[in-house]
Amino acid sequence: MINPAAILETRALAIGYRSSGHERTVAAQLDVRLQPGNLVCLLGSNGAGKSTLMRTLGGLQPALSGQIIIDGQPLGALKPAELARKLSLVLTDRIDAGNLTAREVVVLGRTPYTGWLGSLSENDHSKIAQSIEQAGISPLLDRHMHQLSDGERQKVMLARALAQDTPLILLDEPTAHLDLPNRVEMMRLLHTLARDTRKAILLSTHELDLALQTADEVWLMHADGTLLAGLPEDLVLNGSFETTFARNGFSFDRATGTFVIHRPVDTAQIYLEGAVGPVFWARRALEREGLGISRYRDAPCRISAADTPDGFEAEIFFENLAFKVSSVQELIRQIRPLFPLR
Ligand SMILES: Nc1ncnc2c1ncn2[C@@H]1O[C@H](COP(=O)(O)OP(=O)(O)OP(=O)(O)O)[C@@H](O)[C@H]1O
Repeated sequence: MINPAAILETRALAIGYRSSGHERTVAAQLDVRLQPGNLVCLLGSNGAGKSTLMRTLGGLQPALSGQIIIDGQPLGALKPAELARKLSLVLTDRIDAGNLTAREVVVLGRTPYTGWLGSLSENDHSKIAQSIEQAGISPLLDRHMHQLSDGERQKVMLARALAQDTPLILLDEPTAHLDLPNRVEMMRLLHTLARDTRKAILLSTHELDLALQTADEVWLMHADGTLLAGLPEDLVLNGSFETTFARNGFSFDRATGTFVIHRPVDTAQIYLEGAVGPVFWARRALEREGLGISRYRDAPCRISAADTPDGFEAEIFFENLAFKVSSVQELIRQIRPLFPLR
């Protein structure tokens, strides 16, 4: 198989910190490749080294050893102006745009092409307008950065990176301050952007669910300083996700791609059958109540759940009783007295 040229590649890269003769390695032996057109999500627990890797790849802090190759050239060999045309970096916690307006910040994204005092060409104007549109920040343009919310500032910084129009975009936790619809929208936009413009996008995130849905590849950083790269589905199926995020009290469920909180559960007394959605949500509510779900249809209680225009209905069969409920709340209310000794 032909392996297309990577826009970013690391060879035996070690990242970390050096101060007064002391070296602290955060991760080592990193050999990764990022291809044009791909969206890669960098995942890992707190302190695993995601920001350190982002800053090192972006040239903001030196590598401890190894190589970073950008568009075929070692990172260290690129002059700042060359690097700014190849790579844009958005660091969430470092948004310090002084007293600039959102529009001025986005316009600054064109600096690598215009110079500090350069005037904007037709092409610059069109790139700026497109970036503003894509990031959805038109209503914010005349506001000063310090007058914006964290989430709004984050979107402006994305627009600036888009205006910079580099083949490689690195974003450190771009969804950190966004609400759910905006998080989904941001990931969708980045995914589409990678596909449509052949940009390579690397973002770090704690949004495992969104990453699983949108990433072409996931880079999983472990606390032991190693990094595992692969298709999200493969990393789920081979257990890497579970290992990385394992904690007492909850686990990653491969079947649903979600985290499951362990609660003391009663011996399995209830058999659940019916439509997929109603069964999934009924199961959640029952397990929260400490009621175990049986794999056997002859369990003491059987619940048959169905989709309705209002969302949910179920029939409960217990000993010689059968009764209907029309919400999960009602289901729980009816089930509780049947298993009082839990
Ligand atoms: N300036 C620094 N000097 C020394 N060690 C540092 C420095 N900054 C971070 N570290 C350490 O490096 C490790 C990686 O930190 P980093 O911020 O890269 O993790 P992260 O994966 O981005 O974490 P989070 O998810 O919490 O943002 C941590 O152990 C952290 O304590």
